[in-house]
Amino acid sequence: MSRSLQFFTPSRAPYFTLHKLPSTSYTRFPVINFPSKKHYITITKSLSSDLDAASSQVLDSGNGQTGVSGVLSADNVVAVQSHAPSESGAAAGIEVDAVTEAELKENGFRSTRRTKLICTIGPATCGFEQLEALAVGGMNVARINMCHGTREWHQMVIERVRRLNEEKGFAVAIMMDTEGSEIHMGDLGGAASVKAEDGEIWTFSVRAFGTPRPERTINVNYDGFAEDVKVGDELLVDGGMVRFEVIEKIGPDVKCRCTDPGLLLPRANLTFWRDGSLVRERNAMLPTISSKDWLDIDFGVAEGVDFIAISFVKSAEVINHLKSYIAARSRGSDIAVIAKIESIDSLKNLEEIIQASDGAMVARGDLGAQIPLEQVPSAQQNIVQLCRQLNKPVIVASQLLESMIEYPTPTRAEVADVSESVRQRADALMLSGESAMGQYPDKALAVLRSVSVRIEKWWREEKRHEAMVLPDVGTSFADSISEEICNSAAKMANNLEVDALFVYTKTGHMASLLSRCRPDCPIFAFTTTTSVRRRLNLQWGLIPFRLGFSDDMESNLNKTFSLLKARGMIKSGDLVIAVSDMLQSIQVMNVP
Ligand SMILES: Nc1ncnc2c1ncn2[C@@H]1O[C@H](COP(=O)(O)OP(=O)(O)O)[C@@H](O)[C@H]1O
Ligand SMILES: C=C(OP(=O)(O)O)C(=O)O
Ligand SMILES: [K+]
Ligand SMILES: [Mg+2]
Repeated sequence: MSRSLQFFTPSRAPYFTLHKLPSTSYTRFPVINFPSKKHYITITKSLSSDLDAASSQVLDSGNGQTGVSGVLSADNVVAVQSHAPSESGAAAGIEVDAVTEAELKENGFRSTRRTKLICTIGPATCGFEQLEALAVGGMNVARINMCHGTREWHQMVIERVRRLNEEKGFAVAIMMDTEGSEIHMGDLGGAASVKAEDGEIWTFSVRAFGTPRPERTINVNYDGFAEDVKVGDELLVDGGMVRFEVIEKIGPDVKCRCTDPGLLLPRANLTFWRDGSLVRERNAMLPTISSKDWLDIDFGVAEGVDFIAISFVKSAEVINHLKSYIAARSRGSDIAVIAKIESIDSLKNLEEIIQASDGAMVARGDLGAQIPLEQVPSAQQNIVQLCRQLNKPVIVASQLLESMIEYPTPTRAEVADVSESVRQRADALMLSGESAMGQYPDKALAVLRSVSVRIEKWWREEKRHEAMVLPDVGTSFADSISEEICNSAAKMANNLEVDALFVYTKTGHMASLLSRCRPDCPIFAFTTTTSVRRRLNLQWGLIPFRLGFSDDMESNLNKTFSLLKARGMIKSGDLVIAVSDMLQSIQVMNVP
């Protein structure tokens, strides 16, 4: 027989009634949604002594997920009161993801991984258990590439990641990556791949071919294709994995001879070259955000994804436009915009693009098809450094462990490439095909994890404090104060060899300023909202926690110490430096 829980809230008289508690046994009910935003809930009255235990597990929330969790028996009837955050000095609870917590307890916080990991989700990893295995393996962000898959599929993946977070205590953020207006082939009528042999003549055309697709024909998504290419041009598939020479144009059809044989994959990217340089004719005029991308962006906003990565960014303008578009539609739940640096134009306008964005991705796949391959490593280093200088998170992406799509161990060269990105102190590394459609997604993730941890440790042991001087980024006096505080706190943390930096930050800004300094110790970032916490997942060295806190640092610290100690995440005597964006100070102390 079900009993009812009665909720009382001062602002919405008189009662909310929830019929729950199905059995007579003890039940742990997850989160009961409360109708009013930005209210904290405390159990004020119960008819059972069990509720003392429950009241200590009351959750707070800033994003409408307000609710209460606890252990209740079916006989309980409780009154629950909601009140504004300011009144709830003791809003209990702290949220950290299950993987970090386990890692902290096991290895101590000195050896936690600082480099964040992103996995592209695809057919190899879209199952609930497969996603869980990636989360357990350290995936901080799940990426969905809108070039592939259906709307229903993307929705399913988002739903599963969310469920995983809720049910299993992970905090995996979601990144949506737009298709962009690149020129690419069609989907090969369902075939996984087709082989192009040396000397074969293939037809590339905007014509949609019927099924079965006639032999040696490829549909191209760009209407101006036949007009833009010239006989003699070189046509590169996926930046050179397969090459063709244009030999004849007949109306919409472009006949090409294969000069470098290889496998053609569905929707592979196409570029064409003339006299050794990339041809940019009318295709250079294609909008960065296509009409399909806008629909995908609307979908991402409606789903509340954490990051939107924009393909083939050419200028800061498009980023600014998108940011205002999102701001007008997403009601405060900030979505970070990541600029993918993968075209010649994006390199030309690099600084203004990064300045306008919330982060950048070195998208080496397409970048390597637009500039000579040997220029990619220096471009990567420039982008990583510039992002750090401008205080924007940066992701290194594509082909990090490409051979692991097929093989269970990486090549030595791949390990060296991953190491180099970690050594450059990029915020995050990304898997693409390795996790989307490879045979060993978990192993690939494990390689990223172990190489990151090893190189980070080596760097600390060797005391490789780089000489890079970080330029000022603050635009107001208050910002400059925060920046000075973070620079000094990070330096003190290194010199005093403290165990952790604590930062109490509402917007996440102070946390990113600390992360930018790449200190030797991990940074515990306490923030009040779930969305900020998930976003901080992308940034180097940050361990994001969600915690209700006040303007009183003394009580925040005491509360944090006792909560973390109770969970075995810190211990008495640990040396900590704390900063906050409410009180502009640096505190150094031992955990009592
Ligand atoms: N949602 C998906 N559905 C099917 N295949 C996917 C999906 N996402 C990625 N893939 C596969 O993984 C490969 C690598 O992913 P990614 O690097 O993101 O895309 P691309 O190769 O198009 O740049 C893709 O070429 C595609 O074969
Ligand atoms: C990450 C990249 O973009 P996409 O996988 O969407 O082509 C890239 O080109 O490296
Ligand atoms: K994409
Ligand atoms: Mg790309």
